[in-house]
Amino acid sequence: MNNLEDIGAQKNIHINPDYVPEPEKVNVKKGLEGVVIDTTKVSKVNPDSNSLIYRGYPVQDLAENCSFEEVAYLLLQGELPTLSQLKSFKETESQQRGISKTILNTLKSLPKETHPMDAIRTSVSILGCEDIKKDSSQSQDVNFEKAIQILAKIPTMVAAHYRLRQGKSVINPRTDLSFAENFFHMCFQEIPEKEIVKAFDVSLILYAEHSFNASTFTTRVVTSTQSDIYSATVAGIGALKGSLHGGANEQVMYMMLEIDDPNKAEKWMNDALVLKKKVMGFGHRVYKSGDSRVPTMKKYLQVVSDVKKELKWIKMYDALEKVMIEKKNIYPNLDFPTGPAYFMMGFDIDFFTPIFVIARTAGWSAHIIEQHNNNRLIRPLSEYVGEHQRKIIPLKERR
Ligand SMILES: CC(=O)SCCNC(=O)CCNC(=O)[C@H](O)C(C)(C)COP(=O)(O)OP(=O)(O)OC[C@H]1O[C@@H](n2cnc3c(N)ncnc32)[C@H](O)[C@@H]1OP(=O)(O)O
Ligand SMILES: O=C([O-])CC(=O)C(=O)O
Repeated sequence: MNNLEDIGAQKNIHINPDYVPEPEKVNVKKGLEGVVIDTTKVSKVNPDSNSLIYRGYPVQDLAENCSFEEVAYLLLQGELPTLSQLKSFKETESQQRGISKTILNTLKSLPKETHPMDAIRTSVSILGCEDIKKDSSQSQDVNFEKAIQILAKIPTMVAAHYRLRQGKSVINPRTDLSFAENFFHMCFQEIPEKEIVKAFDVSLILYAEHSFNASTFTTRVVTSTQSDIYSATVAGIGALKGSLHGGANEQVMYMMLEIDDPNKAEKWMNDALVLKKKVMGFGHRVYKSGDSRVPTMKKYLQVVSDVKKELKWIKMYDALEKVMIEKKNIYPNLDFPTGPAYFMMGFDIDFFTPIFVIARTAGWSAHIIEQHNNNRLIRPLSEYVGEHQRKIIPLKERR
């Protein structure tokens, strides 16, 4: 049976082969721009006041007054921790920093040129197979425990891949160090000046959460099918990797290295704009007059520049920003200051986006828990613009 009338008769439905549907009158929201798809209590990005709050607290205040651990707790639990809650959260997190032999051996066996984002995505996927809880209830408490485990282990995976790729031995995590200090320890076997650790911690706080951005939305879509936290996190990593999202912090540094000299930055930017190039680290879907997080990160970029006695990148930053604002009224986003900051801290460029993952895991998990607690399958519509209904030409007759 290969003709539409026969199929229609068989199924007792009417299929008219000559039917040509009326063009649909729909208002397509390309890129979901401006579409509000759900409520959230996790954070609010307010482009009018150029502000960002996590659970009601301005992100600038959190960056200046809290540690990343406190902010992760806030995002996951809804309140800033008391002293004893923080102590217990830090103990639980630090004790779970170790990763399995299976993950280590997998990292060792990956092709040399594997991008760290692919390595981390694969590692989290294995973590899902190893899930010790074996509790698929998706209850808030179970997912909170799993979220801490993911938060604790991702930096170890990133650092292990970092060392292995350089042909160095893997350094075990330490439980007596803060989240930020331990990451430096695992990557470099030493902890830098306290100003550098603070700048890194601030970057993690600023990167931790940003409402329904592409990767967080991805984690919510996966969660909405009643899938698990590991699958959602793996999907989030995939979405963050792209250069229009988290991948931009790497591209910013490649661009700065290409420009090389702050005195060449103005001409480079003018040429790029003439050629209508997308300049990485500029622009944002929600903010139109600057990213709320940039002034804080720029301040800490200056701190890092001062400690490292390296002013080249911040001078280049200023020159590029000046032309972009004057010519296009487009402002830097958070990936613009973090790129050179991470570079001066000594990280390989392709590890910048994995650092973003380390931080954003907190926000993703908060959204995954929120989505589970008040779920409805996310399933939008599309406007069909393909071929109209057609008859199948038998294989032998097709040209
Ligand atoms: C932490 C984060 O993930 S922040 C985002 C990180 N991503 C980047 O830095 C990549 C560079 N930036 C971009 O590509 C965009 O600004 C995005 C993806 C962030 C936002 O994209 P959209 O909201 O879809 O904006 P869109 O791409 O439509 O830009 C609107 C206009 O501004 C221009 N524009 C926006 N960003 C840039 C940029 N970085 N360089 C040059 N022009 C730009 C566009 O060319 C377009 O101009 P036109 O109207 O003359 O065609
Ligand atoms: O909000 C966005 O679209 C992207 C962003 O800045 C983030 O995820 O931090």
